[in-house]
Amino acid sequence: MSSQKSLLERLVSSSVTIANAAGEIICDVMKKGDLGIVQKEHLKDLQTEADREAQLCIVSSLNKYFPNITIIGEEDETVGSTGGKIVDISRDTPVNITVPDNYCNINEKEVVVWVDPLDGTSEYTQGLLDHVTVLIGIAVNGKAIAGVIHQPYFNYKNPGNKLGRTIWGVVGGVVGGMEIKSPPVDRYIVATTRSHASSTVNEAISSVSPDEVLRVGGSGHKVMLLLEGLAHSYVFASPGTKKWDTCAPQAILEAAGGSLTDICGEILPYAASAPHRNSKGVLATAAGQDHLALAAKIPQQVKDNLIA
Ligand SMILES: Nc1ncnc2c1ncn2[C@@H]1O[C@H](COP(=O)(O)O)[C@@H](O)[C@H]1OP(=O)(O)O
Ligand SMILES: [Mg+2]
Ligand SMILES: [Mg+2]
Ligand SMILES: [Mg+2]
Repeated sequence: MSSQKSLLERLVSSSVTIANAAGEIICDVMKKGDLGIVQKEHLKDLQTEADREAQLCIVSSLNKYFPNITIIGEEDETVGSTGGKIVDISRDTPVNITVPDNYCNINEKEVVVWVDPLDGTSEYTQGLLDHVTVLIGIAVNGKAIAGVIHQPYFNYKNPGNKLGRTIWGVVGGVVGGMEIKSPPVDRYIVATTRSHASSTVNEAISSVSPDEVLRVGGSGHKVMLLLEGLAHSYVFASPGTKKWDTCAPQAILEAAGGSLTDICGEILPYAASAPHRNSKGVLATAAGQDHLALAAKIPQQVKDNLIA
């Protein structure tokens, strides 16, 4: 490890602070009560004032402090984004980050940051606030190498405890902001979508013979369940998610010893030129689970449906 702060260390640390600020925006919009909902590509694809304002803040702030990185955000991909409130990155106590030696000399031009300012928008509009996360994923050479997941409403059902928390991790380093737990050994729990189910999604879940299925919103939230030991796998045999949904969760899950791929078990590409859509679905497993054995259980016709 080098004693001087590397670009990746500064980027992850800044992203933690910026994600915290985005979470405050999300809570403020909810408090005001006017969510400003608009429909995007289809009935279940919504955007709120919180998605817009949080993205503007994240992208403007990252652009200001790291002007040569490539940023791809979910909301209005063309936005040059300098108009948002710039977060003071010295406002929070810096977090401890372990960066492996092979990531110590990355330069800004190699970095692609995938931003989902509010993952779980449907659930946010329905008051399922603990499904909401802010996702900032960092990729180099097409690989998800680091990420930040902020849960603005963590603990909101336990008033008196600190509201919100932020998790960060670098692949090959460690995960900070939470204690990683193992799922139970006597039963098999699968997490999947609550708002984008289909017969193919359900067929894939049946094929892995779960004892329990948790139907919850958000990619960030489902990966958090794996990190907390509340589920063994996240199975989503549908093309709905995009690279900003999976980049940060994948990096943190891999840092914790887990895996996230498409439903066939193949790696997801995160270069700036990669397709945004995860057309072959998502399969994620907690540390200690046999990821490829799980991928092999998904029926071929389910995989073929997605590839077609
Ligand atoms: N069909 C879809 N259209 C748009 N976004 C989708 C779709 N399916 C999944 N997503 C995105 O992936 C996340 C995880 O999906 P699910 O909750 O269904 O498991 C959703 O919260 C949503 O992200 P977002 O809320 O950021 O728009
Ligand atoms: Mg969305
Ligand atoms: Mg999302
Ligand atoms: Mg989103």
